[in-house]
Amino acid sequence: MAALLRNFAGNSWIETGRTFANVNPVNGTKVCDVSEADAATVARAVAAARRAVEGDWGRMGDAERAALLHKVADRMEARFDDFLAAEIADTGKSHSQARTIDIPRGAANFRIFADLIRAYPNESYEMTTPDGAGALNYSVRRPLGVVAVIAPWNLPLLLLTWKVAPAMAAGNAVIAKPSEETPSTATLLAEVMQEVGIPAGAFNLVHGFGPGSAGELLTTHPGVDAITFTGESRTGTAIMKAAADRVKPISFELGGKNPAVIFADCDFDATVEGMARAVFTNCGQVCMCTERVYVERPIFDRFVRALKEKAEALVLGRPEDAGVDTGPLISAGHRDKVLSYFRLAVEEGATVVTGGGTPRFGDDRDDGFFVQPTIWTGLGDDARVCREEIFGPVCHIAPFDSEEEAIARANDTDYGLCASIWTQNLSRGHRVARRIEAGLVWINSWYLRDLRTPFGGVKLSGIGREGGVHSLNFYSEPSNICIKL
Ligand SMILES: NC(=O)c1ccc[n+]([C@@H]2O[C@H](COP(=O)([O-])OP(=O)(O)OC[C@H]3O[C@@H](n4cnc5c(N)ncnc54)[C@H](O)[C@@H]3O)[C@@H](O)[C@H]2O)c1
Ligand SMILES: O=C/C=C/C=C(\O)C(=O)O
Repeated sequence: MAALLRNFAGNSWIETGRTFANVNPVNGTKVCDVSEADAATVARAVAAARRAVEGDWGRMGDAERAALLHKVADRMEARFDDFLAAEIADTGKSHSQARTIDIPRGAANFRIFADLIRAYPNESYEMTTPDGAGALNYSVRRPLGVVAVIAPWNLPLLLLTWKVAPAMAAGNAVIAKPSEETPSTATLLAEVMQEVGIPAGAFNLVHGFGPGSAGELLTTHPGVDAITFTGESRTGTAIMKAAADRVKPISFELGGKNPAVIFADCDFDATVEGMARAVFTNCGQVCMCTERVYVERPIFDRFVRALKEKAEALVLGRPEDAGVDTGPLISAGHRDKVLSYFRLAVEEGATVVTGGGTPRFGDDRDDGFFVQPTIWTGLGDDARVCREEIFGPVCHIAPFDSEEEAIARANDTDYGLCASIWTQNLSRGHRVARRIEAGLVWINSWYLRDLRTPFGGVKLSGIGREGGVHSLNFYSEPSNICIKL
């Protein structure tokens, strides 16, 4: 990776006077410096994006745009190892996860929306009129214009491209702002855009923080037509306020406090395996990770013992080391937040089944941001650690006695992103899933993704749905044309 990551606007690479450090969470060392976008750089990106919408990019037909987006995916695949190294350096996530999930999904996101835009239908309605001649209504779709894409650090390339790809497929020009914690793969993506000949200004990149920096400069800029954001619910509130003045369209994928409901008739071993993934994948830093586990009482003790064994068998370490399951948390700040919840759980009276602290390696990893996989039992549903999103490798497990009770407790939350239900009785699985207040419910699995399906949350977990045609619906707007015949 370059020693300094720069901003990208209108096909120019821009360095400002200010930089910030990109830190490797494995050992706290500096990966590189990053040029922080200032107001002039954001304005330059917005102007370039506007020119693209009104110019070559905006005039391009769907087929040509789709072909270019396939080239983006091809080039990402050709530079797979660069993307892999960059994502790992920024996040410390395991090689095996980045290789099988993060980087392939980056390319896949471009392919699916390139294909979908070519098959995206318009509506048409014939109507009768008093004179008997009738009228014909049909809709045409237009892009929103200049779209700001603001992304988090947990699945950096996957979540940025999940929005950039459909926005561009629908003909918008994009200004992407990756998280300040994970600027590298977004910068590679800008290089790829340039390498495959995406017209100037169709993709722009600004680096920086949220408040008082690139994030806020972008969301408050009057030239930005729409904002799509993934991140914390609190940040969603701030962005919604920024968007309110000009009633800009927003699409939000926010936090979660996701439940799992495990019935005594589940396939026990598969459930334990699935829950180990659901709780500990990416060190618990996936918005869909499970932090509340409800287990039917007859198998409660056995389940707690089995998940404890799984947690204690997880290998923490460097991304490139063979057999490593889990890397560190993203930053010292986030580690401190997660550790504060570890302390709070004890103050609230939790039984610590396993973990609850930081591991010791005896080498440079002790300067990194690792925490132990952690399981608690013994708390009521009103404990703060059972209500607030922690975003670490941790869950609380509670017993339940009836289906009604499990549904009520699963729904007793301010969030509503996802849930999983584990039972071999599929009628019950469906019956319970139907009543869970969440945008996504998995039965006997977790994070199994078909990119055509609606994706998003209810309550504090978000606004709107993306995925497949839902993304294209957000990133374009229909105009109805009515012809009196
Ligand atoms: N629902 C989902 O699909 C989904 C997916 C991934 C992560 N998340 C959530 O994201 C959170 C973790 O990510 P994070 O810590 O990077 O989130 P965050 O909200 O702190 O930051 C996300 C992005 O917003 C920017 N930002 C922060 N404040 C801003 C402001 N006032 N104006 C404009 N931009 C601003 C940041 O710089 C970053 O790029 C968790 O809550 C997690 O649940 C949700
Ligand atoms: O951390 C949140 C993960 C979100 C995942 C997706 O948006 C996806 O798989 O498309």
